[in-house]
Amino acid sequence: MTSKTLLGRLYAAVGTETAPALRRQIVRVAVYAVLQGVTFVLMVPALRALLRHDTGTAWAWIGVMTVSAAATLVARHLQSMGGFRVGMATINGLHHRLGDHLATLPLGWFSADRTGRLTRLIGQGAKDVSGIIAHLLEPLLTGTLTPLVVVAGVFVFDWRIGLTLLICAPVLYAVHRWTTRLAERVDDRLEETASEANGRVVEFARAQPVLRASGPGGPGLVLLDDALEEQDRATRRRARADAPARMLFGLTVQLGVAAALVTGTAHLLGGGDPATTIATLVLVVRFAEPVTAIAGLAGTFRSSRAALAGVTGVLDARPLPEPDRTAEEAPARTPGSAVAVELRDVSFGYAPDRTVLDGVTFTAEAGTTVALVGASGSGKTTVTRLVARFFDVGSGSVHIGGDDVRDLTTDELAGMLAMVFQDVYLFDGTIRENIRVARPDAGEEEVERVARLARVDDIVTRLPDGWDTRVGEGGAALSGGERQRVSLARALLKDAPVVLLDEATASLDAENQAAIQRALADLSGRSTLLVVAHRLETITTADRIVVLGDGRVAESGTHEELMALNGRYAAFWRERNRSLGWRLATAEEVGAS
Ligand SMILES: Nc1ncnc2c1ncn2[C@@H]1O[C@H](COP(=O)(O)OP(=O)(O)OP(=O)(O)O)[C@@H](O)[C@H]1O
Repeated sequence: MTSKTLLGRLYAAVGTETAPALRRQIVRVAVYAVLQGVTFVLMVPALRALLRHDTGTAWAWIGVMTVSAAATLVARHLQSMGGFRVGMATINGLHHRLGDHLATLPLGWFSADRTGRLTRLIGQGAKDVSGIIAHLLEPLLTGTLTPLVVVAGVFVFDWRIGLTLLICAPVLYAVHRWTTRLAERVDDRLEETASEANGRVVEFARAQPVLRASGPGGPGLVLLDDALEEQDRATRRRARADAPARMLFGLTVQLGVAAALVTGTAHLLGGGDPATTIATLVLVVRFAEPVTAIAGLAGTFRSSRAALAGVTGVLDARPLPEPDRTAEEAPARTPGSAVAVELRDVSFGYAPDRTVLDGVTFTAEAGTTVALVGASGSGKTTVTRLVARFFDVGSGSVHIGGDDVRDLTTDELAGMLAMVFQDVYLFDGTIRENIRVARPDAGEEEVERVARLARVDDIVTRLPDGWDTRVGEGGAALSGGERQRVSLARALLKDAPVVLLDEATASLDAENQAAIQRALADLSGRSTLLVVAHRLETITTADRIVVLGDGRVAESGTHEELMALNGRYAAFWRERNRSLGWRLATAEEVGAS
Protein backbone atom coordinates (compact mmCIF):
# COMPACT_ATOMS: atom_id res chain seq x y z
CA MET A 1 0.00 0.00 0.00
CA THR A 2 1.39 3.37 -0.92
CA SER A 3 1.45 6.17 1.60
CA LYS A 4 -1.32 7.89 -0.36
CA THR A 5 -3.75 5.05 -0.20
CA LEU A 6 -2.77 4.44 3.43
CA LEU A 7 -3.67 8.04 4.30
CA GLY A 8 -6.75 7.93 2.08
CA ARG A 9 -8.01 4.82 3.82
CA LEU A 10 -7.13 6.27 7.19
CA TYR A 11 -9.31 9.31 6.48
CA ALA A 12 -12.18 7.09 5.38
CA ALA A 13 -11.81 4.87 8.45
CA VAL A 14 -11.69 7.57 11.15
CA GLY A 15 -14.86 9.21 9.82
CA THR A 16 -15.94 12.83 9.69
CA GLU A 17 -15.69 13.36 13.44
CA THR A 18 -11.96 12.61 13.80
CA ALA A 19 -10.95 13.64 10.25
CA PRO A 20 -10.37 17.37 11.09
CA ALA A 21 -8.13 16.38 14.04
CA LEU A 22 -6.28 13.96 11.76
CA ARG A 23 -5.83 16.71 9.16
CA ARG A 24 -4.38 19.04 11.83
CA GLN A 25 -2.06 16.26 12.95
CA ILE A 26 -0.85 15.71 9.39
CA VAL A 27 -0.14 19.45 9.14
CA ARG A 28 1.79 19.33 12.46
CA VAL A 29 3.92 16.40 11.27
CA ALA A 30 4.43 18.00 7.85
CA VAL A 31 5.61 21.26 9.48
CA TYR A 32 8.03 19.25 11.58
CA ALA A 33 9.31 17.32 8.55
CA VAL A 34 9.83 20.50 6.50
CA LEU A 35 11.52 22.33 9.40
CA GLN A 36 13.85 19.38 9.88
CA GLY A 37 14.78 19.54 6.19
CA VAL A 38 15.31 23.30 6.40
CA THR A 39 17.64 22.86 9.42
CA PHE A 40 19.64 20.29 7.45
CA VAL A 41 19.85 22.65 4.46
CA LEU A 42 20.95 25.58 6.65
CA MET A 43 23.97 23.49 7.54
CA VAL A 44 25.37 24.04 4.01
CA PRO A 45 25.92 27.86 4.11
CA ALA A 46 27.23 27.56 7.69
CA LEU A 47 29.67 24.79 6.75
CA ARG A 48 30.64 26.56 3.53
CA ALA A 49 31.45 29.75 5.43
CA LEU A 50 33.51 27.76 7.94
CA LEU A 51 35.42 26.02 5.15
CA ARG A 52 36.12 29.44 3.65
CA HIS A 53 37.28 30.66 7.10
CA ASP A 54 34.59 33.32 6.99
CA THR A 55 33.80 33.13 10.74
CA GLY A 56 31.42 36.09 10.82
CA THR A 57 29.11 34.64 8.13
CA ALA A 58 29.46 31.18 9.67
CA TRP A 59 28.25 32.45 13.09
CA ALA A 60 25.34 34.24 11.44
CA TRP A 61 24.26 31.04 9.69
CA ILE A 62 24.81 28.98 12.84
CA GLY A 63 22.50 31.45 14.63
CA VAL A 64 19.81 30.99 11.96
CA MET A 65 20.33 27.23 12.11
CA THR A 66 19.93 27.24 15.91
CA VAL A 67 16.63 29.10 15.64
CA SER A 68 15.47 26.64 12.99
CA ALA A 69 16.63 23.67 15.13
CA ALA A 70 14.73 25.08 18.14
CA ALA A 71 11.61 25.48 15.99
CA THR A 72 12.08 21.88 14.78
CA LEU A 73 12.25 20.67 18.37
CA VAL A 74 9.05 22.53 19.30
CA ALA A 75 7.34 21.17 16.17
CA ARG A 76 8.51 17.68 17.05
CA HIS A 77 7.11 17.95 20.56
CA LEU A 78 3.78 19.33 19.29
CA GLN A 79 3.41 16.59 16.68
CA SER A 80 4.29 13.83 19.13
CA MET A 81 1.76 15.09 21.71
CA GLY A 82 -0.76 15.54 18.91
CA GLY A 83 -0.08 12.02 17.65
CA PHE A 84 -0.86 10.59 21.05
CA ARG A 85 -4.02 12.68 21.44
CA VAL A 86 -5.41 12.01 17.96
CA GLY A 87 -4.44 8.34 18.29
CA MET A 88 -6.53 8.01 21.45
CA ALA A 89 -9.43 9.90 19.84
CA THR A 90 -9.19 7.52 16.89
CA ILE A 91 -9.52 4.43 19.10
CA ASN A 92 -12.61 5.94 20.74
CA GLY A 93 -14.03 7.16 17.46
CA LEU A 94 -13.47 3.80 15.77
CA HIS A 95 -15.16 1.93 18.61
CA HIS A 96 -18.21 4.19 18.25
CA ARG A 97 -18.18 4.06 14.46
CA LEU A 98 -17.86 0.28 14.40
CA GLY A 99 -20.53 -0.07 17.09
CA ASP A 100 -22.98 2.24 15.27
CA HIS A 101 -22.32 0.56 11.96
CA LEU A 102 -22.63 -2.96 13.32
CA ALA A 103 -26.06 -2.06 14.69
CA THR A 104 -27.23 -1.34 11.11
CA LEU A 105 -25.89 -4.53 9.55
CA PRO A 106 -28.22 -7.41 8.74
CA LEU A 107 -28.17 -10.08 11.45
CA GLY A 108 -27.15 -12.57 8.80
CA TRP A 109 -23.81 -10.75 8.51
CA PHE A 110 -22.79 -11.97 11.98
CA SER A 111 -21.54 -15.42 11.07
CA ALA A 112 -19.35 -17.28 13.57
CA ASP A 113 -16.06 -16.56 11.76
CA ARG A 114 -16.92 -12.88 11.28
CA THR A 115 -17.80 -12.52 14.96
CA GLY A 116 -14.45 -14.13 15.84
CA ARG A 117 -12.53 -11.70 13.63
CA LEU A 118 -14.59 -8.79 14.95
CA THR A 119 -13.36 -9.40 18.49
CA ARG A 120 -9.77 -9.01 17.28
CA LEU A 121 -10.63 -6.06 15.09
CA ILE A 122 -12.31 -4.06 17.82
CA GLY A 123 -9.50 -4.74 20.29
CA GLN A 124 -6.19 -4.93 18.41
CA GLY A 125 -7.36 -3.56 15.05
CA ALA A 126 -8.50 -0.19 16.44
CA LYS A 127 -5.19 0.10 18.34
CA ASP A 128 -3.19 -0.71 15.19
CA VAL A 129 -5.08 1.93 13.22
CA SER A 130 -4.45 4.55 15.91
CA GLY A 131 -0.79 3.43 15.86
CA ILE A 132 -0.57 4.68 12.27
CA ILE A 133 -1.29 8.18 13.55
CA ALA A 134 0.82 7.92 16.69
CA HIS A 135 3.85 6.11 15.25
CA LEU A 136 3.80 5.90 11.46
CA LEU A 137 2.82 9.36 10.26
CA GLU A 138 6.07 10.83 11.48
CA PRO A 139 8.52 8.46 9.75
CA LEU A 140 6.26 8.46 6.68
CA LEU A 141 6.33 12.25 6.29
CA THR A 142 9.89 12.80 7.47
CA GLY A 143 10.91 10.02 5.07
CA THR A 144 9.36 11.88 2.12
CA LEU A 145 9.06 15.62 2.91
CA THR A 146 12.45 16.03 4.65
CA PRO A 147 14.41 14.46 1.74
CA LEU A 148 12.39 16.60 -0.71
CA VAL A 149 13.41 19.77 1.14
CA VAL A 150 16.99 18.47 1.23
CA VAL A 151 16.95 17.81 -2.53
CA ALA A 152 15.55 21.32 -3.15
CA GLY A 153 18.36 22.76 -0.96
CA VAL A 154 21.00 20.72 -2.78
CA PHE A 155 19.65 22.14 -6.05
CA VAL A 156 20.17 25.67 -4.77
CA PHE A 157 23.79 25.00 -3.86
CA ASP A 158 24.83 22.55 -6.58
CA TRP A 159 22.35 21.72 -9.35
CA ARG A 160 24.46 18.79 -10.63
CA ILE A 161 24.27 16.90 -7.33
CA GLY A 162 20.61 17.94 -7.00
CA LEU A 163 19.85 16.49 -10.44
CA THR A 164 21.61 13.23 -9.54
CA LEU A 165 19.44 12.88 -6.42
CA LEU A 166 16.30 13.75 -8.36
CA ILE A 167 17.06 11.04 -10.91
CA CYS A 168 17.53 8.57 -8.03
CA ALA A 169 14.10 9.38 -6.52
CA PRO A 170 11.90 7.45 -9.01
CA VAL A 171 14.37 4.53 -8.93
CA LEU A 172 14.11 4.48 -5.14
CA TYR A 173 10.34 4.64 -5.31
CA ALA A 174 10.19 1.79 -7.84
CA VAL A 175 12.47 -0.40 -5.72
CA HIS A 176 10.39 0.40 -2.62
CA ARG A 177 7.15 -0.55 -4.42
CA TRP A 178 8.66 -3.73 -5.79
CA THR A 179 10.08 -4.96 -2.49
CA THR A 180 6.86 -4.00 -0.66
CA ARG A 181 4.80 -5.97 -3.15
CA LEU A 182 7.05 -8.99 -2.81
CA ALA A 183 6.80 -8.84 0.97
CA GLU A 184 3.02 -8.30 0.82
CA ARG A 185 2.58 -11.51 -1.11
CA VAL A 186 4.48 -13.42 1.57
CA ASP A 187 2.52 -11.52 4.23
CA ASP A 188 -0.85 -12.50 2.77
CA ARG A 189 0.19 -16.13 2.90
CA LEU A 190 1.34 -15.68 6.50
CA GLU A 191 -1.98 -14.05 7.43
CA GLU A 192 -3.86 -16.96 5.81
CA THR A 193 -1.83 -19.62 7.56
CA ALA A 194 -2.05 -17.78 10.91
CA SER A 195 -5.88 -17.63 10.63
CA GLU A 196 -6.01 -21.30 9.67
CA ALA A 197 -3.76 -22.24 12.61
CA ASN A 198 -5.85 -20.11 15.03
CA GLY A 199 -9.00 -21.80 13.80
CA ARG A 200 -7.45 -25.24 14.22
CA VAL A 201 -6.33 -24.46 17.78
CA VAL A 202 -9.87 -23.37 18.72
CA GLU A 203 -11.30 -26.42 16.96
CA PHE A 204 -8.81 -28.65 18.75
CA ALA A 205 -9.84 -27.25 22.15
CA ARG A 206 -13.56 -27.39 21.41
CA ALA A 207 -13.57 -30.83 19.85
CA GLN A 208 -11.61 -32.52 22.64
CA PRO A 209 -14.36 -35.05 23.49
CA VAL A 210 -14.56 -36.18 19.83
CA LEU A 211 -10.80 -36.16 19.36
CA ARG A 212 -10.12 -38.16 22.50
CA ALA A 213 -12.58 -40.77 21.33
CA SER A 214 -10.54 -41.19 18.12
CA GLY A 215 -7.36 -41.81 20.15
CA PRO A 216 -3.91 -40.18 20.08
CA GLY A 217 -2.65 -39.00 16.69
CA GLY A 218 -6.24 -38.75 15.45
CA PRO A 219 -7.29 -36.55 12.52
CA GLY A 220 -7.76 -33.43 14.69
CA LEU A 221 -4.16 -33.48 15.84
CA VAL A 222 -2.89 -34.09 12.33
CA LEU A 223 -4.87 -31.10 11.02
CA LEU A 224 -3.57 -28.87 13.81
CA ASP A 225 0.00 -30.09 13.24
CA ASP A 226 -0.23 -29.40 9.51
CA ALA A 227 -1.66 -25.93 10.10
CA LEU A 228 1.08 -25.02 12.60
CA GLU A 229 3.80 -26.34 10.30
CA GLU A 230 2.38 -24.35 7.40
CA GLN A 231 2.37 -21.21 9.56
CA ASP A 232 5.94 -21.90 10.58
CA ARG A 233 6.98 -22.27 6.94
CA ALA A 234 5.23 -19.00 6.04
CA THR A 235 6.97 -17.19 8.94
CA ARG A 236 10.38 -18.41 7.77
CA ARG A 237 9.55 -17.47 4.17
CA ARG A 238 8.67 -13.98 5.36
CA ALA A 239 11.89 -13.62 7.30
CA ARG A 240 13.79 -14.76 4.21
CA ALA A 241 11.90 -12.28 2.00
CA ASP A 242 12.09 -9.39 4.46
CA ALA A 243 15.86 -9.18 4.89
CA PRO A 244 16.80 -9.06 1.17
CA ALA A 245 13.98 -6.55 0.52
CA ARG A 246 15.35 -4.25 3.20
CA MET A 247 18.91 -4.75 2.02
CA LEU A 248 18.00 -4.03 -1.60
CA PHE A 249 16.32 -0.78 -0.64
CA GLY A 250 19.23 0.28 1.61
CA LEU A 251 21.64 -0.57 -1.20
CA THR A 252 19.70 1.59 -3.68
CA VAL A 253 19.79 4.52 -1.25
CA GLN A 254 23.55 4.08 -0.82
CA LEU A 255 23.99 3.88 -4.60
CA GLY A 256 22.13 7.21 -4.89
CA VAL A 257 24.43 8.76 -2.30
CA ALA A 258 27.48 7.29 -4.09
CA ALA A 259 26.24 8.73 -7.41
CA ALA A 260 25.92 12.16 -5.76
CA LEU A 261 29.44 11.81 -4.33
CA VAL A 262 30.85 10.89 -7.74
CA THR A 263 29.08 13.85 -9.38
CA GLY A 264 30.36 16.19 -6.64
CA THR A 265 33.95 14.87 -6.89
CA ALA A 266 33.92 15.15 -10.68
CA HIS A 267 32.75 18.74 -10.35
CA LEU A 268 35.50 19.43 -7.79
CA LEU A 269 38.17 17.93 -10.07
CA GLY A 270 36.79 20.06 -12.88
CA GLY A 271 37.55 23.15 -10.80
CA GLY A 272 34.33 23.58 -8.81
CA ASP A 273 34.13 25.46 -5.51
CA PRO A 274 35.38 22.95 -2.86
CA ALA A 275 33.58 24.62 0.08
CA THR A 276 30.15 24.49 -1.56
CA THR A 277 30.61 20.99 -2.95
CA ILE A 278 31.87 19.49 0.32
CA ALA A 279 29.12 21.17 2.35
CA THR A 280 26.50 19.97 -0.16
CA LEU A 281 27.82 16.41 -0.02
CA VAL A 282 27.50 16.44 3.78
CA LEU A 283 23.85 17.37 3.23
CA VAL A 284 23.42 14.47 0.81
CA VAL A 285 24.28 12.06 3.60
CA ARG A 286 21.40 13.62 5.55
CA PHE A 287 19.10 12.79 2.66
CA ALA A 288 19.78 9.10 3.09
CA GLU A 289 18.86 8.82 6.79
CA PRO A 290 15.06 9.38 6.80
CA VAL A 291 14.64 7.56 3.48
CA THR A 292 16.37 4.44 4.82
CA ALA A 293 14.25 4.64 7.99
CA ILE A 294 11.13 4.02 5.87
CA ALA A 295 12.45 0.63 4.76
CA GLY A 296 12.88 -0.43 8.40
CA LEU A 297 9.20 0.26 8.99
CA ALA A 298 7.95 -1.87 6.13
CA GLY A 299 6.65 -4.60 8.45
CA THR A 300 4.74 -2.12 10.62
CA PHE A 301 3.31 -0.54 7.47
CA ARG A 302 2.01 -3.85 6.32
CA SER A 303 0.37 -4.83 9.61
CA SER A 304 -1.23 -1.37 9.77
CA ARG A 305 -2.46 -1.88 6.25
CA ALA A 306 -4.03 -5.19 7.30
CA ALA A 307 -5.69 -3.55 10.34
CA LEU A 308 -7.01 -0.70 8.20
CA ALA A 309 -8.32 -3.14 5.60
CA GLY A 310 -10.12 -5.05 8.38
CA VAL A 311 -11.73 -1.91 9.79
CA THR A 312 -12.74 -0.52 6.39
CA GLY A 313 -14.01 -3.98 5.44
CA VAL A 314 -16.50 -3.84 8.31
CA LEU A 315 -17.36 -0.18 7.73
CA ASP A 316 -17.93 -0.90 4.03
CA ALA A 317 -20.33 -3.79 4.76
CA ARG A 318 -23.67 -2.67 3.41
CA PRO A 319 -26.47 -2.12 5.93
CA LEU A 320 -29.92 -3.35 4.97
CA PRO A 321 -31.72 -0.57 3.10
CA GLU A 322 -34.07 1.24 5.48
CA PRO A 323 -37.40 2.72 4.32
CA ASP A 324 -37.13 6.36 3.38
CA ARG A 325 -39.64 7.86 5.82
CA THR A 326 -39.90 9.32 9.31
CA ALA A 327 -41.03 7.43 12.44
CA GLU A 328 -44.35 9.38 12.34
CA GLU A 329 -45.12 7.90 8.94
CA ALA A 330 -44.79 4.34 10.32
CA PRO A 331 -47.76 2.06 9.67
CA ALA A 332 -50.36 2.34 12.47
CA ARG A 333 -50.54 -0.70 14.76
CA THR A 334 -52.43 -1.73 17.86
CA PRO A 335 -49.77 -2.39 20.50
CA GLY A 336 -49.46 -5.93 21.81
CA SER A 337 -51.82 -7.54 19.30
CA ALA A 338 -50.78 -10.45 17.12
CA VAL A 339 -50.31 -9.87 13.39
CA ALA A 340 -50.17 -12.18 10.39
CA VAL A 341 -46.89 -13.35 8.86
CA GLU A 342 -46.96 -14.03 5.16
CA LEU A 343 -44.39 -15.32 2.69
CA ARG A 344 -45.26 -14.55 -0.92
CA ASP A 345 -43.43 -16.56 -3.55
CA VAL A 346 -40.15 -16.27 -1.66
CA SER A 347 -36.93 -17.49 -3.25
CA PHE A 348 -33.59 -17.27 -1.51
CA GLY A 349 -30.12 -18.79 -1.45
CA TYR A 350 -27.10 -18.03 0.75
CA ALA A 351 -24.89 -18.40 -2.31
CA PRO A 352 -26.05 -17.24 -5.75
CA ASP A 353 -25.67 -20.70 -7.28
CA ARG A 354 -27.57 -22.61 -4.57
CA THR A 355 -31.26 -21.99 -4.06
CA VAL A 356 -32.50 -22.93 -0.59
CA LEU A 357 -36.07 -21.64 -0.94
CA ASP A 358 -37.75 -21.62 -4.32
CA GLY A 359 -41.15 -19.94 -4.46
CA VAL A 360 -42.33 -20.49 -0.87
CA THR A 361 -45.79 -19.15 -0.13
CA PHE A 362 -47.77 -19.53 3.10
CA THR A 363 -49.54 -17.42 5.69
CA ALA A 364 -49.51 -17.66 9.47
CA GLU A 365 -52.77 -15.91 10.41
CA ALA A 366 -52.66 -13.49 13.34
CA GLY A 367 -52.58 -15.31 16.67
CA THR A 368 -52.11 -18.78 15.22
CA THR A 369 -49.27 -21.25 15.64
CA VAL A 370 -47.59 -22.52 12.50
CA ALA A 371 -45.17 -25.43 12.72
CA LEU A 372 -42.46 -25.62 10.07
CA VAL A 373 -41.56 -29.22 9.38
CA GLY A 374 -39.15 -30.83 6.94
CA ALA A 375 -35.96 -32.81 6.53
CA SER A 376 -32.72 -31.42 7.88
CA GLY A 377 -31.49 -28.69 5.54
CA SER A 378 -34.91 -28.12 3.96
CA GLY A 379 -34.81 -24.43 4.92
CA LYS A 380 -36.96 -24.20 8.07
CA THR A 381 -34.49 -22.02 9.96
CA THR A 382 -33.92 -19.98 6.81
CA VAL A 383 -37.63 -19.09 6.71
CA THR A 384 -37.48 -17.68 10.25
CA ARG A 385 -34.29 -15.76 9.38
CA LEU A 386 -36.01 -14.15 6.40
CA VAL A 387 -38.97 -13.13 8.57
CA ALA A 388 -36.51 -11.51 11.01
CA ARG A 389 -34.69 -9.99 7.99
CA PHE A 390 -31.32 -11.52 8.75
CA PHE A 391 -31.13 -11.41 4.97
CA ASP A 392 -33.31 -9.93 2.26
CA VAL A 393 -35.20 -12.33 0.00
CA GLY A 394 -33.84 -12.99 -3.50
CA SER A 395 -37.33 -12.57 -4.96
CA GLY A 396 -40.88 -12.48 -3.60
CA SER A 397 -41.64 -10.79 -0.29
CA VAL A 398 -42.13 -11.34 3.43
CA HIS A 399 -44.97 -9.46 5.13
CA ILE A 400 -45.63 -8.86 8.80
CA GLY A 401 -49.01 -7.36 9.65
CA GLY A 402 -49.48 -6.70 5.94
CA ASP A 403 -46.25 -4.67 5.60
CA ASP A 404 -43.28 -5.83 3.59
CA VAL A 405 -40.44 -6.26 6.13
CA ARG A 406 -38.31 -4.09 3.84
CA ASP A 407 -40.72 -1.21 4.50
CA LEU A 408 -40.16 -1.43 8.26
CA THR A 409 -37.21 0.19 9.98
CA THR A 410 -34.82 -2.08 11.88
CA ASP A 411 -36.27 -0.81 15.17
CA GLU A 412 -39.88 -1.28 14.08
CA LEU A 413 -39.18 -4.83 12.93
CA ALA A 414 -37.21 -5.67 16.07
CA GLY A 415 -40.10 -4.29 18.17
CA MET A 416 -42.53 -6.70 16.52
CA LEU A 417 -40.48 -9.84 16.92
CA ALA A 418 -39.27 -12.06 19.69
CA MET A 419 -36.76 -14.71 18.70
CA VAL A 420 -36.04 -17.90 20.60
CA PHE A 421 -33.29 -19.53 18.60
CA GLN A 422 -30.99 -22.38 19.48
CA ASP A 423 -27.83 -20.32 19.80
CA VAL A 424 -29.18 -18.14 22.61
CA TYR A 425 -26.77 -15.52 23.88
CA LEU A 426 -26.95 -14.42 27.50
CA PHE A 427 -25.09 -11.39 28.80
CA ASP A 428 -22.74 -11.76 31.71
CA GLY A 429 -25.28 -10.45 34.17
CA THR A 430 -27.86 -11.93 36.50
CA ILE A 431 -30.76 -14.01 35.18
CA ARG A 432 -33.14 -11.21 36.10
CA GLU A 433 -31.14 -8.72 34.02
CA ASN A 434 -31.03 -11.17 31.17
CA ILE A 435 -34.81 -11.55 31.10
CA ARG A 436 -35.40 -7.84 31.53
CA VAL A 437 -33.46 -7.02 28.34
CA ALA A 438 -36.66 -7.87 26.47
CA ARG A 439 -38.57 -5.02 28.17
CA PRO A 440 -36.49 -2.91 30.55
CA ASP A 441 -39.56 -1.13 31.99
CA ALA A 442 -41.35 -4.38 33.01
CA GLY A 443 -42.47 -4.66 36.64
CA GLU A 444 -40.90 -7.12 39.08
CA GLU A 445 -44.02 -9.33 39.25
CA GLU A 446 -44.14 -9.56 35.48
CA VAL A 447 -40.52 -10.72 35.31
CA GLU A 448 -41.26 -13.34 37.94
CA ARG A 449 -44.45 -14.46 36.21
CA VAL A 450 -42.69 -15.13 32.90
CA ALA A 451 -39.80 -16.76 34.74
CA ARG A 452 -42.28 -19.17 36.34
CA LEU A 453 -43.97 -19.88 33.01
CA ALA A 454 -40.68 -20.70 31.31
CA ARG A 455 -39.60 -22.57 34.45
CA VAL A 456 -36.64 -20.30 34.94
CA ASP A 457 -37.54 -20.20 38.67
CA ASP A 458 -36.48 -23.86 38.87
CA ILE A 459 -33.05 -22.93 37.49
CA VAL A 460 -32.79 -20.04 39.94
CA THR A 461 -33.38 -22.22 43.00
CA ARG A 462 -30.45 -24.42 41.95
CA LEU A 463 -28.01 -21.55 41.49
CA PRO A 464 -25.70 -20.58 44.39
CA ASP A 465 -26.86 -16.95 44.61
CA GLY A 466 -30.36 -17.52 43.26
CA TRP A 467 -31.66 -14.62 41.19
CA ASP A 468 -28.41 -12.72 41.70
CA THR A 469 -26.13 -15.39 40.22
CA ARG A 470 -24.19 -14.11 37.25
CA VAL A 471 -24.56 -16.41 34.27
CA GLY A 472 -21.06 -15.87 32.80
CA GLU A 473 -20.21 -14.63 29.33
CA GLY A 474 -22.67 -16.03 26.81
CA GLY A 475 -24.50 -17.78 29.65
CA ALA A 476 -21.67 -20.28 30.16
CA ALA A 477 -22.92 -21.19 33.65
CA LEU A 478 -26.19 -22.57 32.23
CA SER A 479 -26.95 -25.59 30.06
CA GLY A 480 -28.22 -25.15 26.49
CA GLY A 481 -31.78 -26.04 27.52
CA GLU A 482 -31.62 -23.63 30.47
CA ARG A 483 -30.41 -20.83 28.23
CA GLN A 484 -33.30 -21.45 25.89
CA ARG A 485 -35.68 -21.22 28.86
CA VAL A 486 -34.28 -17.79 29.76
CA SER A 487 -34.74 -16.82 26.15
CA LEU A 488 -38.35 -18.08 26.28
CA ALA A 489 -38.92 -15.92 29.36
CA ARG A 490 -37.59 -12.95 27.39
CA ALA A 491 -40.05 -13.66 24.58
CA LEU A 492 -42.93 -13.95 27.06
CA LEU A 493 -41.97 -10.67 28.69
CA LYS A 494 -41.68 -8.87 25.39
CA ASP A 495 -45.19 -9.94 24.42
CA ALA A 496 -44.27 -9.37 20.78
CA PRO A 497 -46.88 -9.67 18.01
CA VAL A 498 -44.74 -12.36 16.34
CA VAL A 499 -42.60 -15.00 18.04
CA LEU A 500 -40.07 -17.06 16.09
CA LEU A 501 -39.05 -20.23 17.87
CA ASP A 502 -36.43 -22.74 16.77
CA GLU A 503 -36.97 -25.82 18.89
CA ALA A 504 -33.86 -27.69 19.91
CA THR A 505 -33.21 -30.69 17.64
CA ALA A 506 -31.74 -32.66 20.51
CA SER A 507 -34.33 -34.48 22.58
CA LEU A 508 -35.24 -32.31 25.52
CA ASP A 509 -35.52 -33.45 29.10
CA ALA A 510 -38.94 -33.38 30.72
CA GLU A 511 -38.30 -30.06 32.46
CA ASN A 512 -37.35 -28.24 29.28
CA GLN A 513 -40.23 -29.85 27.37
CA ALA A 514 -42.66 -28.64 30.01
CA ALA A 515 -41.16 -25.14 29.91
CA ILE A 516 -41.61 -24.89 26.16
CA GLN A 517 -45.13 -26.25 26.32
CA ARG A 518 -46.23 -23.78 28.98
CA ALA A 519 -44.60 -20.90 27.17
CA LEU A 520 -46.24 -21.83 23.89
CA ALA A 521 -49.61 -22.16 25.59
CA ASP A 522 -49.20 -18.74 27.17
CA LEU A 523 -48.15 -17.12 23.91
CA SER A 524 -50.74 -18.77 21.68
CA GLY A 525 -53.52 -16.43 20.71
CA ARG A 526 -51.63 -13.35 21.90
CA SER A 527 -48.78 -13.78 19.45
CA THR A 528 -48.39 -15.33 16.05
CA LEU A 529 -46.03 -18.23 16.53
CA LEU A 530 -43.77 -19.53 13.81
CA VAL A 531 -42.06 -22.63 15.16
CA VAL A 532 -39.32 -24.74 13.61
CA ALA A 533 -40.87 -27.77 15.23
CA HIS A 534 -39.20 -31.02 16.16
CA ARG A 535 -41.36 -32.21 19.05
CA LEU A 536 -44.46 -34.12 18.03
CA GLU A 537 -46.54 -32.31 20.64
CA THR A 538 -45.73 -28.91 19.15
CA ILE A 539 -46.47 -30.20 15.68
CA THR A 540 -49.82 -31.82 16.42
CA THR A 541 -51.14 -28.91 18.45
CA ALA A 542 -50.16 -26.31 15.81
CA ASP A 543 -53.01 -24.59 13.97
CA ARG A 544 -51.23 -25.28 10.75
CA ILE A 545 -48.28 -27.36 9.64
CA VAL A 546 -46.12 -26.25 6.70
CA VAL A 547 -43.99 -29.05 5.30
CA LEU A 548 -40.93 -27.89 3.40
CA GLY A 549 -39.24 -30.05 0.79
CA ASP A 550 -37.08 -29.33 -2.27
CA GLY A 551 -37.14 -25.64 -1.42
CA ARG A 552 -40.93 -25.42 -1.68
CA VAL A 553 -44.01 -25.88 0.47
CA ALA A 554 -44.61 -29.57 -0.16
CA GLU A 555 -47.74 -29.85 1.99
CA SER A 556 -49.66 -27.61 4.31
CA GLY A 557 -52.64 -28.13 6.63
CA THR A 558 -53.60 -29.44 10.05
CA HIS A 559 -52.20 -32.67 11.42
CA GLU A 560 -55.42 -34.54 10.57
CA GLU A 561 -55.58 -33.13 7.04
CA LEU A 562 -51.98 -34.02 6.32
CA MET A 563 -52.31 -37.50 7.79
CA ALA A 564 -55.34 -38.06 5.55
CA LEU A 565 -53.25 -36.91 2.57
CA ASN A 566 -50.86 -39.76 3.35
CA GLY A 567 -47.92 -37.97 1.73
CA ARG A 568 -44.61 -36.60 2.91
CA TYR A 569 -45.90 -35.49 6.33
CA ALA A 570 -47.59 -38.84 7.06
CA ALA A 571 -44.33 -40.62 6.22
CA PHE A 572 -42.40 -38.22 8.47
CA TRP A 573 -44.91 -38.76 11.25
CA ARG A 574 -44.72 -42.54 11.05
CA GLU A 575 -40.93 -42.37 11.04
CA ARG A 576 -40.81 -40.07 14.08
CA ASN A 577 -43.32 -42.22 15.95
CA ARG A 578 -41.29 -45.32 15.24
CA SER A 579 -38.09 -43.77 16.62
CA LEU A 580 -39.97 -42.34 19.60
CA GLY A 581 -41.62 -45.71 20.26
CA TRP A 582 -38.20 -47.35 20.09
CA ARG A 583 -36.80 -44.85 22.57
CA LEU A 584 -39.73 -45.33 24.98
CA ALA A 585 -39.49 -49.08 24.74
CA THR A 586 -35.80 -48.92 25.50
CA ALA A 587 -36.44 -46.66 28.46
CA GLU A 588 -39.06 -49.05 29.78
CA GLU A 589 -36.75 -51.99 29.34
CA VAL A 590 -34.03 -50.17 31.21
CA GLY A 591 -36.50 -49.33 33.97
CA ALA A 592 -37.64 -52.96 34.22
CA SER A 593 -34.16 -54.42 34.41
N1 LIG B 1 -25.31 -19.12 6.96
C1 LIG B 1 -25.39 -19.99 5.95
N2 LIG B 1 -24.56 -19.90 4.90
C2 LIG B 1 -24.63 -20.77 3.87
N3 LIG B 1 -25.51 -21.79 3.80
C3 LIG B 1 -26.36 -21.95 4.83
C4 LIG B 1 -26.34 -21.06 5.96
N4 LIG B 1 -27.30 -21.47 6.82
C5 LIG B 1 -27.88 -22.54 6.26
N5 LIG B 1 -27.33 -22.84 5.07
C6 LIG B 1 -27.73 -23.92 4.15
O1 LIG B 1 -29.08 -23.68 3.78
C7 LIG B 1 -29.82 -24.90 3.75
C8 LIG B 1 -31.04 -24.75 4.66
O2 LIG B 1 -30.58 -24.61 6.00
P1 LIG B 1 -31.58 -24.43 7.23
O3 LIG B 1 -30.74 -24.26 8.43
O4 LIG B 1 -32.58 -23.40 6.92
O5 LIG B 1 -32.28 -25.85 7.25
P2 LIG B 1 -33.19 -26.49 8.38
O6 LIG B 1 -34.36 -27.07 7.67
O7 LIG B 1 -33.48 -25.51 9.45
O8 LIG B 1 -32.23 -27.64 8.92
P3 LIG B 1 -32.12 -28.31 10.38
O9 LIG B 1 -33.41 -28.98 10.68
O10 LIG B 1 -31.01 -29.29 10.23
O11 LIG B 1 -31.79 -27.20 11.33
C9 LIG B 1 -28.87 -25.99 4.19
O12 LIG B 1 -28.42 -26.64 3.01
C10 LIG B 1 -27.72 -25.27 4.84
O13 LIG B 1 -26.52 -25.96 4.61
